[in-house]
Amino acid sequence: MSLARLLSTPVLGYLIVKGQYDWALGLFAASAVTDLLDGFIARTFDMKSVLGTILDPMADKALMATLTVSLGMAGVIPVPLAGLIIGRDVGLVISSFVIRYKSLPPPKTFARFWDFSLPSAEVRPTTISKINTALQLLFMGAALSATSIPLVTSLWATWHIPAQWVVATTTVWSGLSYVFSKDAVRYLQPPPEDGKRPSSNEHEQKS
Ligand SMILES: O=P(O)(O)OC[C@H](O)CO
Repeated sequence: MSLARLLSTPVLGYLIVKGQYDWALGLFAASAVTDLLDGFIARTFDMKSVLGTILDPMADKALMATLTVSLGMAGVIPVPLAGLIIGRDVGLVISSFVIRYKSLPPPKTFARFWDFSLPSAEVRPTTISKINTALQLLFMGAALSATSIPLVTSLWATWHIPAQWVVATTTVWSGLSYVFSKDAVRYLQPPPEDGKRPSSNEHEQKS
């Protein structure tokens, strides 16, 4: 299901850019329902796979980035807000590369950098970043719905400005939370060279 959501995301972006808002809204709704169903099945039947734990957040990120860029391009959401949202994500990606490089035990080679069997650090979403994700998704959903559902169009005319400020605030706040929260980044203890298990599998260090 996550793979299907991932593959449908470029189609969603294309539909928005081409002004096919009804189809885009339908696809967005299908994607949201699939995501909920996916999570429900995984929790209820304890069916979590390694692939699923990678694909699911990847599909969420791709969806959010695609919605932001395409709605910005189509003039449905303000370009400065879209830039802020994408800018925070680009900042997080660059920071994660820096953290990976700093935390990777030597030798720091290109191959080892991308070898995910060598975990070296873990980034934990902060509370405000989870709230921000939910608000951004709600904002994108409302903005898209306002293009084709008359009731939402009139409500959105009143609320879109305050909604933009709320999302801009949580976007900046969540970006800063990764910088200033002590719990956001955890450096993992490097595995011992001789294959012995470490006495505790992780500890926190100051970067
Ligand atoms: O801050 P982000 O964009 O990495 O998002 C965090 C997610 O909400 C985690 O569920």
